[in-house]
This record gives sequence, C-alpha cells and structure tokens, in this order.
Amino acid sequence: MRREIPVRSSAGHYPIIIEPGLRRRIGLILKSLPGKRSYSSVLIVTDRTVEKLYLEDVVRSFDETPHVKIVPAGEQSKSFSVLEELLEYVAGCGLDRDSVIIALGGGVVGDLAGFAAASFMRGIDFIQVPTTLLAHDSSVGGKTGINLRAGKNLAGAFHPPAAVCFDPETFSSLSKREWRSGLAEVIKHGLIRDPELLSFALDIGSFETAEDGAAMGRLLEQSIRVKKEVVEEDEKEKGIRAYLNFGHTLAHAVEAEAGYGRWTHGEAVAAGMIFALELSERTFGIDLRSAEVEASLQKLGYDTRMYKNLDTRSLVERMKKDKKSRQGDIRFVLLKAPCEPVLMPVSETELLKHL
Ligand SMILES: NC(=O)c1ccc[n+]([C@@H]2O[C@H](COP(=O)([O-])OP(=O)(O)OC[C@H]3O[C@@H](n4cnc5c(N)ncnc54)[C@H](O)[C@@H]3O)[C@@H](O)[C@H]2O)c1
Ligand SMILES: O=C(O)C(=O)C[C@@H](O)[C@H](O)[C@H](O)COP(=O)(O)O
Ligand SMILES: [Zn+2]
Repeated sequence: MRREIPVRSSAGHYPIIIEPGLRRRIGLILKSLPGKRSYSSVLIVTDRTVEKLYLEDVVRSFDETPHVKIVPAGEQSKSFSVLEELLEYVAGCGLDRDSVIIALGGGVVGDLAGFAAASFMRGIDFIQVPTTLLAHDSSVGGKTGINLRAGKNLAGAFHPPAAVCFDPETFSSLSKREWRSGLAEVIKHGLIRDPELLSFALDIGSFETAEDGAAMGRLLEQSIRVKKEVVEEDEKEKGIRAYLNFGHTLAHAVEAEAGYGRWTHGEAVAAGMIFALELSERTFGIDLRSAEVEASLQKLGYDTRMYKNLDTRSLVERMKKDKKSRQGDIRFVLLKAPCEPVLMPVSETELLKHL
C-alpha cells in the first residue's frame, strides 16, 4: 500500500512516499513531482553495498541511463576527500542547475549527497531514497553534511530534499546491527514526543518482529511523524529542533573519539540517551524509568556503557565543540518529565562525575 506524507519546508512542500517496490519507479516519481520541470541530468549517488543490491532497479526506472557515483560504504565516506571527489565528478558529468542528485542508501549517502547537492552551483535538487531504518530520521528535515576530524557533522547545510522515497522492501537485506542502529532513533523520537511509540519500540523483542510488515510500517510512520512535526515547526534549529539531538551530545563525542565507524550512529545514540536520561533524573529529581529503558535496550543487544572505555576528558573536550554549545558551555537535551525535553547547560564537573 502507498502512503504519502507531505512535509512543509522553506522551499515549499515535499512528499515522503512509502511504497513497496518504489525503487523500481523512481524515474516515474521524478516526472510526477508537483511544480517540477523535467530534470536536465540525473546522478545517482550510492555506496558499494547498496549498489550491489538495488542500484540496477533504480537505474532501470529511467528512460535515459543516469550518471552514477559509488562511494565506499560506511561513516568514513562523510569526509572532505569523498565530498571533493563527488563534486568533481558531478561537475565532470556536466550537471547544471536543472539537474538532480539522487541519494540511494542510508544516512551516510543521504548526508553526503545532500551536501553535494546543497553546494554544487550553490544548490541543486536532490531526492532521498533511503534504504536503512535509520534513514527515516536522516532523510527528513534537510540536514546534510560531513564530519570533520574535530567532530561529527561540523560542515554542512540545511537543504530540504525535493522528495523522500521509501521502498520498505529494501529493509529486508539489513543486518541485525543496522536494524539496531535505526531503532535507536525511533526510540529517541518516542522518548522526546510519543510515549506510545516508545512502548511499542521497546517491546519489539526482536529484530525479526520489527521486520514484519505491520510492525515495520508502524515504527517507520510514527517515527517519521514525530520528525516531520518538529522540522516543520523549526526547520533551522532555532528552538525545538534541538530536541531531536536527545542522546547526541555524548553520542557524537563517542563516534569521533572512538574513530568514525567504530560504533554505528544508533549504537552511540542509545548509550547517549541512557546517559541523558540518568542526567535528567539527577537534575530534576524525577524517575524516568532509565533502568527499565536500559534493560530493554540491553535485551536488544545495545552496549549502553561503551563510552566507559574512552577517555573521559577527551569526551568532554569533544562535547564542547558540539553545535549546541555556546561559548564553550556544553548544553544537553534533558527530559524534565516524560516527553518534555529542555535544552540546558550541564557543567563539566557534573559530566566528569558521571561519565
Ligand atoms: N541528516 C540527519 O538529519 C541525520 C539524522 C540521523 C542520522 N544521520 C546520519 O546518518 C548516518 C547513519 O546512517 P545509516 O545508519 O543509515 O548509515 P549508513 O548509510 O552507513 O548505512 C549503514 C550500513 O548499511 C548498509 N546498507 C544501507 N542500506 C542497506 C540495505 N538496504 N541492505 C543492506 N545494507 C544496507 C550501508 O552500506 C552501510 O554499510 C550517520 O552519519 C548519522 O550522523 C543524519
Ligand atoms: O534532525 C535533527 O535535527 C537531528 O538532530 C537528528 C539527529 O538524529 C541526527 O543525528 C542529526 O544529524 C544530528 O544533527 P547535528 O546538527 O547534531 O549534527
Ligand atoms: Zn541521530
């Protein structure tokens, strides 16, 4: 069954389309986008793993063979060197301002290709074709970018996609580890805004259950709705969008400190969320059932304490470079009650005590 969710953005509206088999109809979708003239050139960006699985289906959906750029799979591709190579390729293929870049893959490909589209000729269209559960988060809202040695996502742009096209059939090839990574962002959306989604996601029991069509549809759609509501209200993170960073202050420090790709983004976010829950409980003197949430996460195979093996002072130094910091003051998204996030400073002393 086809589902379509419109998202309001500074560039107008874009559709999120969820439909089994959609990867075989991307060419048609492009022709049917409201208000779009036909694109002069199409370039698909994908990674080595997704290329083998789904590239041919997408390529065949076009009347004329599109350009293709394949990047290595994994977080290391969100780098200046890969971006530079990609942009040179885009220019070499002769794309112009009426061209479109298609990001076929997970969050890494989406963030990288989206940033290439945001910067090439100061901005051309791009379409997200997400193939991981995690990318329900990364494909919506227009945040694009790459990592610097100094920190995660430190170079990037807000550049809303022209469309987001989910083919849930592509999730069938995801490893358990990638399911786990994606579920962490679903749980985040539950924790900050949707208690019913939170219970459903925590009780999922196994990733085999999550793969079941009905359960997957529910996880995907409810989680997308939370993301949509937040980014529609605050596209450029002037206010409530920062709440989507729940668990990320520590997570991004962990990812950079351990070496990009050592932990998946969702694994790091899961640990970061438990840390933020405990910090919230201490700060506000309330019970947010952090121990229960942690037990559920551990049952699903998350290592919620992996940051314990990393140097505490280095983690704190990295957190100072987080985009939410102001004049070196680290700010965390905490919960003052279930589903009631706040953004507030947390002292270094407090962090060093609990890390
Ligand atoms: N822009 C945003 O708002 C936003 C939001 C959340 C996360 N992110 C970013 O997203 C990235 C993580 O995304 P991700 O977890 O999708 O990582 P990813 O893109 O690296 O994909 C994970 C792995 O799964 C493989 N893969 C992708 N689709 C597959 C499929 N259908 N079957 C089998 N294997 C498949 C990939 O090749 C890769 O090895 C991080 O860099 C994170 O910072 C961005
Ligand atoms: O969309 C957002 O805003 C988010 O914070 C979603 C996060 O899950 C995502 O990891 C995002 O890339 C983090 O953004 P950043 O601005 O902290 O780099
Ligand atoms: Zn995230």
